[in-house]
Amino acid sequence: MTTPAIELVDLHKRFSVKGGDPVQAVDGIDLTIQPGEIVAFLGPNGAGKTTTIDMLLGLATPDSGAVRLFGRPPEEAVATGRVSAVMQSGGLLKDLTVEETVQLVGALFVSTRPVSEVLERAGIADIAGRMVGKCSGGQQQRLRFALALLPNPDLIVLDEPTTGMDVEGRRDFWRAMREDSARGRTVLFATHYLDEADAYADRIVLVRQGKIVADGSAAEVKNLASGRTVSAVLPQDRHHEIRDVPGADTVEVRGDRIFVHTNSSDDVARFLLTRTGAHDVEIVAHNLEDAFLTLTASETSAAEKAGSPA
Ligand SMILES: Nc1ncnc2c1ncn2[C@@H]1O[C@H](COP(=O)(O)OP(=O)(O)OP(=O)(O)O)[C@@H](O)[C@H]1O
Repeated sequence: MTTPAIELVDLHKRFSVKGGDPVQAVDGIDLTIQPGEIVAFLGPNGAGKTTTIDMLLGLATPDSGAVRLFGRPPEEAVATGRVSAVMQSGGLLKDLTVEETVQLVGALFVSTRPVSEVLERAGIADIAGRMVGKCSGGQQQRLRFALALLPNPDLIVLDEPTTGMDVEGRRDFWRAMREDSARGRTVLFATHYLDEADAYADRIVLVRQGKIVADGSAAEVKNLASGRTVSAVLPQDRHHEIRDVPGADTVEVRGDRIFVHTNSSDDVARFLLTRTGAHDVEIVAHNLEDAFLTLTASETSAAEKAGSPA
C-alpha cells in the first residue's frame, strides 16, 4: 500500500480568547490525501483552513489528533525539503532583488533546483533584478511560489496562493502549477475561489466551523452543491426510517425537521411521503453559490436557508 502524502487524524485545535468564549478552530478533521492528488481546501472565513494547514506543516501543535506527511512527523518532512508551502503572508526582505531572495533561501537547502528554472516556472524570470519592495502583491506571491518550488518538494501546500493576482496571473500560476505537478507532486491549496477549485483540483474538501462538510471530486461536490434540499417534518421516534433514503447525499436532522441534500429530489420526496411518516415536504433549489453558502453556513443560518422557500 502506498504511504499517503497527508494523513490528518481527528485533529482538534481550540484557541482561548481574552474575555470571550474559546474558539474551536478545528473540530475533528480526518483527511487522507494520496501522492499525486491535487486537493482544494475550501470554506468561508474562519472555517479553520489556515489553522489546519499550520498544524499540517508543524507550525502549530494540535490539542489532539495526529499529523503525518509521507508517514513522518511534519517537522521532519519540512526539514528534509519533501514538503514546502506558500503561505498567505510570509516575510520577504524588501531590499533584496527577486533573484537574490531565491538564491538566499536556496542556500538553506542541501540541494535545490537551479534558481533560473524556478524563476521561469513561477513566471518571474523577467523581473529577476527587481527589488522585492517594488514588486506588486501578485509578483510577491509568485516569488513565494518560486521559493516553495526550490527544494523540488513532493508535497506543496498553498494557502490562498493567488490572492492579489489578476485574472491572467491566476491562470498562469495554475498552468505552471499543473505542468510542474505532472510528475506526481501532491498539492493542497486553500482558496476562496470556487472557480479555481473547480478548474484545478482533482478533489475538493469543504470545511465549515472546523469540520469537513463535503469531500469529493469537483463534479461530485458540484452535484452536491447544485442539487436540492428536500425537507420534511418527521417525528424523532421515526428517524430510523430515513437511514436509507435513496439518492441522498447528506441527511441532517434539526429539531423535528429533516433536511436531505440530493440530486434526485423527486425520488427523495416520493420516498419520504410513501415510505415514512414524513409530512410537510418542501423542496428548495439552489444555484452553485447558494449551495456553497448553505453547505458552509453556520448551523442556524444553514437551517434557515434550507428551510426557507425558494
Ligand atoms: N491565534 C488565534 N487566537 C484566537 N483565535 C484564532 C487564532 N487563530 C485563528 N483563530 C480563530 O480560529 C478560527 C479559524 O481561523 P482560520 O484562520 O483557521 O480560518 P480560515 O478558514 O483560514 O479563514 P480565512 O478564510 O479567513 O483565512 C477563526 O474563528 C479565527 O478567528
